[in-house]
Amino acid sequence: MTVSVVLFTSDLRLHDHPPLRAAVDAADEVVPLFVRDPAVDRAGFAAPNRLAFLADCLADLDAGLRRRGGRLVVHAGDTVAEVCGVVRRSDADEVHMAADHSAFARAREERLRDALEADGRRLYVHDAVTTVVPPGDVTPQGSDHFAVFTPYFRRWSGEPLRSPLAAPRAVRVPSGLRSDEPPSRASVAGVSEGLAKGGETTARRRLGAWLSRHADAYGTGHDDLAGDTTSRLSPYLHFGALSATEAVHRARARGGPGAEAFVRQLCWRDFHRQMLAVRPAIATEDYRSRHDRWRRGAAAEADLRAWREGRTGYPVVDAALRQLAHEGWMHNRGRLLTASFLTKTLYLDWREGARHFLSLLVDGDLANNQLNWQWVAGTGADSRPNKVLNPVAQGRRYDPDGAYVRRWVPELAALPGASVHEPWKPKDREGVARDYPEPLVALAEGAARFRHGRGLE
Ligand SMILES: Cc1cc2nc3c(=O)[nH]c(=O)nc-3n(C[C@H](O)[C@H](O)[C@H](O)COP(=O)(O)OP(=O)(O)OC[C@H]3O[C@@H](n4cnc5c(N)ncnc54)[C@H](O)[C@@H]3O)c2cc1C
Repeated sequence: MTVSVVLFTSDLRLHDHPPLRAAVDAADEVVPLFVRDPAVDRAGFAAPNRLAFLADCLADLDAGLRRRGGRLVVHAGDTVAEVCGVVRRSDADEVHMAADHSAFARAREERLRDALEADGRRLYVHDAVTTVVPPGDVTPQGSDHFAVFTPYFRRWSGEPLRSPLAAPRAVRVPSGLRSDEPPSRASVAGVSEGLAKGGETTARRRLGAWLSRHADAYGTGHDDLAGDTTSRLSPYLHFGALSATEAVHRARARGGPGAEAFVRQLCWRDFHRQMLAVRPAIATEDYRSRHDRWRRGAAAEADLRAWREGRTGYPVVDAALRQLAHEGWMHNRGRLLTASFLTKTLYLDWREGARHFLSLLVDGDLANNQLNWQWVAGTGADSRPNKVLNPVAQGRRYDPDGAYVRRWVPELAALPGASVHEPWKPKDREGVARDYPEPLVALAEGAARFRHGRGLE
């Protein structure tokens, strides 16, 4: 009887899973293993919303395996020690896992390979599981990564795409293997009230429903804050409950400008990963320093606190930050304008905003979060680093009826239409609840402070 192990990490699914397929093909029995490694938490993973979503994903994975005659084996501890223990106890010959490209993941992979080889076993690492195009597969002449999105997207689009794999029909798991209790959502404290349900089943249903209902209008409707018709697939992609490769295939099969625009967005994931893979330091350091002199001190701290709480006095900024607190997710337009407001209007360090996002976002991801923050702050790959988004104009444009603001900022619910974006205008603040704050800073003053701090004048 031959045995192989599949180590699940950020790929919590059964469909389109090359390591699982290889393990099933290679051996009579397979151990589907997930390790809850405290080092992953220490590396910044352990936010309640992500832990709760992870619990859902693991429960769904286990249920899917059970329907195929198997089960998920869960261990808590150091990944390398736990995998080696399972390999020895099940006398497995090989371990299959997905490639991941963060510094943490690469170090883990190396340690695991060394430990397994020392024991006469083999580690197989499968590419294009967590990304569509693996980092480093396409590079521009003379550099190890693309620093500009459009040429990257052109090359990425021309890369051959593997066909998605069906989920295995049956998975035979050796008997007698011990498993720890998988984490449960109910045991996680501090979860956002409106957090989405995790798991592959929900992810696949959501992809299908979104492609048939909203894909066609995505090109024009993706910035509509109140309409809220983007796919909301980011957490499922982050945990690998959905394969990005399969999403690309299905969107291309659907066709049309909306589906094409969606594929372009999926490419951003790979773009950021190929940057972080070769420049791991940019998770915390400027990709391109602008020699900022970010504000510090008591007033800066107070502004940061007001921003986190969604009490800046700029309604659309506050609405988006309250959506984040309530759902553990924020619309992309909200992310752009709240990040611009923090870094350019309040002139506070992007790392502070990125930290707050990571503490709440269910899709919170080192590459996507830090590099999007850098993009908005102007220290990243954006070619217009000093562009400032005006929160009033943004509100009027992307929430023209004010419905998004009224949904999240009840203090302004009595203000009609787009007037909600300028609550300082009604005489005697009529219709504005007394505890809604005045703007933290006038926009012109904020802009001047930013230009001065960045040495633009
Ligand atoms: C400051 C800031 C921080 C962000 N932090 C994260 C993060 O931690 N994790 C994360 O997944 N996304 C992040 N994003 C990107 C983007 O906002 C979300 O991916 C998107 O809002 C998720 O919603 P959706 O699934 O409905 O997206 P859709 O519009 O339906 O897009 C489909 C998919 O494409 C990918 N995608 C779309 N836009 C981007 C982008 N700009 N960068 C990378 N991938 C993208 C996502 O996987 C998304 O699920 C951030 C953006 C900004 C401006």
